[in-house]
Amino acid sequence: MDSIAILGGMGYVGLVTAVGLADLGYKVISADISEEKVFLAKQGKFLIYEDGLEELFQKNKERIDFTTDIGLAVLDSSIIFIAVGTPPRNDGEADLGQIIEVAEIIAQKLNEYKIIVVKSTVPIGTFELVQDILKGYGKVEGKDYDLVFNPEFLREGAAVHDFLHPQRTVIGSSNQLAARRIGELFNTFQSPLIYTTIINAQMIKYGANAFLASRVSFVNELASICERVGADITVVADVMGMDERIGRGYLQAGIGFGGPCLGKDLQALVKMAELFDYDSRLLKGVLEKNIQQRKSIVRKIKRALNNTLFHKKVGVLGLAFKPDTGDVRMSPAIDIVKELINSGADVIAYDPQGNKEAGELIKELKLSEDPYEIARGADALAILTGWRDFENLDWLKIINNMSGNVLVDAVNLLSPEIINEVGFNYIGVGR
Ligand SMILES: NC(=O)c1ccc[n+]([C@@H]2O[C@H](COP(=O)([O-])OP(=O)(O)OC[C@H]3O[C@@H](n4cnc5c(N)ncnc54)[C@H](O)[C@@H]3O)[C@@H](O)[C@H]2O)c1
Ligand SMILES: O=c1ccn([C@@H]2O[C@H](COP(=O)(O)OP(=O)(O)O[C@H]3O[C@H](CO)[C@@H](O)[C@H](O)[C@H]3O)[C@@H](O)[C@H]2O)c(=O)[nH]1
Repeated sequence: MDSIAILGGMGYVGLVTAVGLADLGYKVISADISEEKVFLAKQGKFLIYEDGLEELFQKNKERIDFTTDIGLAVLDSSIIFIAVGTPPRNDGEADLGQIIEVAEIIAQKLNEYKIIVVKSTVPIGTFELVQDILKGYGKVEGKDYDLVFNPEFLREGAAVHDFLHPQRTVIGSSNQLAARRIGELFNTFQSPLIYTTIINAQMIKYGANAFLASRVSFVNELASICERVGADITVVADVMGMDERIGRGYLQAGIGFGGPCLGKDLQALVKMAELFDYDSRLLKGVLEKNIQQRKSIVRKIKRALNNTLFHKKVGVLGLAFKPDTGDVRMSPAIDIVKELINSGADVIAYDPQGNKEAGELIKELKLSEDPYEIARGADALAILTGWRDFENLDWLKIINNMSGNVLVDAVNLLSPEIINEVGFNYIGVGR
């Protein structure tokens, strides 16, 4: 049986892939440069929060090893998955630094034929870069290694579920045999297994994320129009979504898309298009609308506080980029909180999972572990992440603790009727 190395094995994708492949019965070695994450993982502790991850790990732990020795993981495996980060550079292009680092180690340590599977989201040209690195160490494609692209479609917060129940598995490769061997790893899944070229697989991944992002900006554009004409976007989107050709998914208006993927991948796609001489004005508009959406939330809070944020006390509920995750990377909430603080507001925030990470990003941010505490003396409250638990807060107790009555619900979580009845001045998005 194949033994599998996962490089970047402590990240969201790497760890879920490691635990998921172990659950499929494979022996996995999860290798990561982060000593802290590996040290904790060896004790069964993970820095990321994913529903069902710890249970799945406990069930399969005898098949998973953790190490910081990337070279050893390469030597000990027949299939190497690369799941390192591809964060955005300042100009929006994908930073391939981590990919290059692991490709160098693979090239140095490759001792027999292995299949190298890239799971990270990587732009056109990346596979040529990896081939060049391997060639530089005398490694010959087809003899010493083959390359496969197996893009990942999991969502944070539902990562374990999405790994175990994919809607499709995409395998891109120029080598049929290598592609089939990777496809076989996943052949117990009921969903379609798609074999295609690496370039098609790359465009499938970027296309999927760009489409999801476009839907979100589209519904936020409609919400802006709804606000002005006096319509309710939640009703409009519900009924639009009844058309099977449209569907209801990704039509939740609010704060805009965030997180480490949609914005980053959309920017990378726009840049990639430019490199191939195409100016994608449509996709640039999607990004622009998303930035405007964050700004519009700050404007709503300011307007409700007589047009000034200076010395106003604002309580913030939610910092993660979406509910069910503690991830605050590229979270709209983080940008909004920074803008509030820069405008002189006194901000105190609570997130059920994201407090620690947010505190590392914004040093001057006051945090509380108690949602009622952040309301004390507040002129306004802002809901910036749609955690379901917030719906069940005692809103009467909250308003009684506040000095003002403004509630900006940037994610359209609450019912305006119920909240206004409690005495709030409820302000949502597009309603
Ligand atoms: N997060 C998601 O929901 C998601 C979903 C689908 C695809 N992706 C893509 O998957 C890739 C990984 O994303 P992520 O969110 O898991 O990133 P992440 O930042 O959570 O994880 C990356 C891991 O790689 C490790 N690493 C960095 N350099 C390394 C090196 N030289 N050797 C070994 N390990 C190294 C880091 O310590 C980290 O643990 C990205 O390309 C991303 O676009 C992410
Ligand atoms: O109707 C919606 C749906 C989503 N969002 C926001 O859009 C962002 C992305 O949400 P989601 O897609 O659930 O999160 P991710 O975990 O970033 O997953 C996306 O990015 C991953 C990384 O590439 C892909 O693997 C997934 O398929 C893709 O859904 C979040 O800020 C959401 O709050 C909205 O504002 N309105």
